[in-house]
Amino acid sequence: MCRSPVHAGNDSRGSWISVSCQFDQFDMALTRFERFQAWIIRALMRVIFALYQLFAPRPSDRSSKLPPITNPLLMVSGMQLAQKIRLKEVTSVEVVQAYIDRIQEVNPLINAVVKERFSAALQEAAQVDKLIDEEEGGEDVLEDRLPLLGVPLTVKEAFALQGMPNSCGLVSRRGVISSVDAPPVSLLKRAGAIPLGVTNCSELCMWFESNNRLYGITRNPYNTDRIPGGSSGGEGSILGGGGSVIGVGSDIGGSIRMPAFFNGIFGHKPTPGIVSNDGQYPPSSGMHEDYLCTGPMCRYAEDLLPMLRIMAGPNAAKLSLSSEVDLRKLRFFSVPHDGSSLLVSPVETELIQIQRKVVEHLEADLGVKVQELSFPQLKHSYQIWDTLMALPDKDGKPPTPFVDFMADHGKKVWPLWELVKWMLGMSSHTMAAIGLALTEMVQSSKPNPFYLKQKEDLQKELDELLGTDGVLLYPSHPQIAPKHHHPLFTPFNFAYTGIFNVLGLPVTQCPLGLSQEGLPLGVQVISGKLQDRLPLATALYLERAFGGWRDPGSP
Ligand SMILES: CCCCCCCC/C=C\CCCCCCCC(N)=O
Repeated sequence: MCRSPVHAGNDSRGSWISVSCQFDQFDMALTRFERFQAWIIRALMRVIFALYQLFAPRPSDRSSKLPPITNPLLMVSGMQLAQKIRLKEVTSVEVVQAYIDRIQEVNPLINAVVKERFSAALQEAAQVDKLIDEEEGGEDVLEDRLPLLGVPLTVKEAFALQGMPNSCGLVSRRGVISSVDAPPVSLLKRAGAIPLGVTNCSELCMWFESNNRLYGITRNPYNTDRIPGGSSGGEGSILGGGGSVIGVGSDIGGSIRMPAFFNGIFGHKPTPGIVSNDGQYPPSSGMHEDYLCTGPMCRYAEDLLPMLRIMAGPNAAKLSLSSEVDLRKLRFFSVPHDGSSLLVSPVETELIQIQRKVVEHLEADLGVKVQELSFPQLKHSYQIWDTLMALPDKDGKPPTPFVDFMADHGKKVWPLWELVKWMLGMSSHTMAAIGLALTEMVQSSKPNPFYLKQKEDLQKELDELLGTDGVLLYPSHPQIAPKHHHPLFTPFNFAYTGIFNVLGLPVTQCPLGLSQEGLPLGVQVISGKLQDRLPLATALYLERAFGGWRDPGSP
């Protein structure tokens, strides 16, 4: 760890060069060949990108903004809606109808909800209103037993939701309908939430743009030419667009946090093992269960903690979520960027600046001292993630190859042939999935000891640093919502989120207002294992200080 103060100027990469720990022992530990490899990959990406820019269709005239939200019911949190419904200030039918109307208004523009269950939801809402009418125990009893009673919910399509498709964007899984609910979905339903439908994701949940050949591409509500992120991009987009208030996502490399960031909402990747990952496709294998996390996504910070408590079931007790958090007593740290990764884009200036504003605000308002740090291991984040993802499970069984999940009813997919088919417009897979399958072909089966050591060292340093009262700020992604398809040329940028999956740390993604172009800004807030209540409390604080989610349709 390097404690030198970091002073970023206009150019974040330039500023990093002035930090004394840039040339550390770890750079030297990379072989010339590895550095050459990284250089080649980056050069190749740039050439392909230049060609793409040359031949890609000109910016479409489809870019559009969403209409502003006019119904005040859409401007309150899920917990407030639940209270209003319990107190009979509004009926669940009215709330559910308001959300259906908004989805119908915005979904043609963003393609986020891929299958709805509106009439079933309205029937369930009517039953809720009847139950409330007949309840004699009072509001407290209902709040205790059914904290989300009557509140609409959306669910990432990769999760089983009874009666809904569960294809994970695979054409070969068209027609797979869930007969049961995934455990976290079931827990939310048992708490009274009413699912409105399922939302789009990337093919096999392994990309940060939500596009597949089954449902098509999902768009960002702040600018439909931009990506909503992935893999829970449908959730991010419909929540950001005001068509949902609470949702369910999953994250093995940033799939809750990237869509939350790009769509200006909140998302929480819990400590692993707290919320069940069962009932989602594809299932975990190898060590993936240790990195995959199911968690809440929502527009209002106050919904995060109750949702997590519900989704965790009995495991919630491990998180002491009811303990009061005094932010003044926490130790805050800020790492402005990864320290010049060879593969990852530099952090955009506006993101560096907003993170600095957070630091200044915390110091001025709470009287805390935020220490700026750098960790040399972070520039290997992608390689660390990739190495750890390939490890076998405790019984020595390696993870299921990605290409096996692409198989069509047992019919093997040959990545190179699939690439040819793709170029001829005949593949049922996305370029991202084919690219991942191709990458898998050239990956070494032996884990690189250098990256294993980097992970161990980073884990030790962060565990010691964060303890039970430390909170770390780190950029959510190096770029503000990129244009569609651009992630194909910056495939390693997800490393900013992915690193915390393999470290097993809880992270809350917090929105921080809009960029000059009107796109969401944000930051990741990280704590030690099982200390989820700290970033959740910080999220509430940052929402008050920076305004939280904004209506993308507001002028
Ligand atoms: C077409 C270019 C493909 C090149 C592939 C380069 C390798 C990149 C490796 C992995 C990308 C994974 C992105 C993970 C996104 C989030 C996953 C998640 N469910 O949390």
